[in-house]
Amino acid sequence: MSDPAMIPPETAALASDVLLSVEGLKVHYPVWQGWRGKSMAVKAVDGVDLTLRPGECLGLVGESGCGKSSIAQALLGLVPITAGRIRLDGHEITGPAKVPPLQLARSAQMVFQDPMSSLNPRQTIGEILSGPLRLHGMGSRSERESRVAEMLGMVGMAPAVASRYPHEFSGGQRQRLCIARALILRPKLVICDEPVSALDVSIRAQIINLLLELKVRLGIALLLISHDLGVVEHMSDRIAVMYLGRIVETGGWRQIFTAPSHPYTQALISAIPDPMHRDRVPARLGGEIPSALAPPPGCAFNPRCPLAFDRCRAGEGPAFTHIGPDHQARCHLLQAGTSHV
Ligand SMILES: Nc1ncnc2c1ncn2[C@@H]1O[C@H](COP(=O)(O)OP(=O)(O)OP(=O)(O)O)[C@@H](O)[C@H]1O
Repeated sequence: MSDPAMIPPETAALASDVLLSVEGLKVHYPVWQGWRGKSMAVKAVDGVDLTLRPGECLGLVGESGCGKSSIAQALLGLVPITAGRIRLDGHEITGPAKVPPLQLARSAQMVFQDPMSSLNPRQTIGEILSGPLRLHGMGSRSERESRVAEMLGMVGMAPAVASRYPHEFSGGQRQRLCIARALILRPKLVICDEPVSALDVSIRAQIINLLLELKVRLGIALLLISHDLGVVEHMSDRIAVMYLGRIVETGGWRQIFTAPSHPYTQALISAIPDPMHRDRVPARLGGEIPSALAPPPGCAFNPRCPLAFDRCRAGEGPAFTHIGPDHQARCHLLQAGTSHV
């Protein structure tokens, strides 16, 4: 079921300003367990609502296995969705009226974590970048060449690199080329899945700044998936915090980083090393994220939450509570009006 609380009134009023809307998304992977071949489902994404406005960067954070990549793959039509509705740029991505994959590729593209394995080693950079243009029947040969040269310039590479091969470039340069390939069709949404985590620390800032510059210059929206909260803080306008297949808190970056409301978000934020507050004691996040095969009843975070009480351990789990404009979290303590921040 979609949670209407996730789309705040101010967003609903600006419905035409919404580039991406995700309602009640579920991605369950069937798996077979045991000697009897019992069928079960990994509930990787279990009822997620999200909105993304044109030109905005939404950071999607959460521990490994919470379902971030499954959302990204569902948005690109790469995994079958179990339930829910996705609309991108006025087109349905789910259901019988969904747009064909080729058309979807013009609206949404992805930048992957590993630039080493994302580029075909047998093709020249020119062939790699012009491939999507050819596939979509766009422009004459010379128009495609000039689009490739223009795109290379935008990512800080010389047009002459078009005749070279991927192995001739460093990791950072390859990620620039991957970004150029993702942008060559001028999509409105680019999903960046850990775009800098495979790169040397020294060049991460360059790639982050390049993405931010292109976001502004081309007006693209970014869905940024990252474990690195420093990267998320630097790049995101809004942040969605995910835990075991669900969004537990969304808000502007300032709200999330300075006044997190969910105990899970508080634990994540307090674990960021802060040289200004060396004496700060990070909130302890004990244990590991539970299995998505058998999520705990009630609030999925309750087995690790230092503030959990009886109500947190039963039922469907808390609905969203509005904390402020465009800021909401799922926690019974907020519903009870108890301040724990
Ligand atoms: N094809 C699949 N079949 C079965 N289970 C899967 C499949 N893909 C992912 N999962 C499971 O779904 C859950 C969510 O995985 P997902 O990769 O979406 O999480 P994530 O937050 O992106 O993790 P990471 O940050 O490590 O990439 C995990 O429990 C994972 O093991």
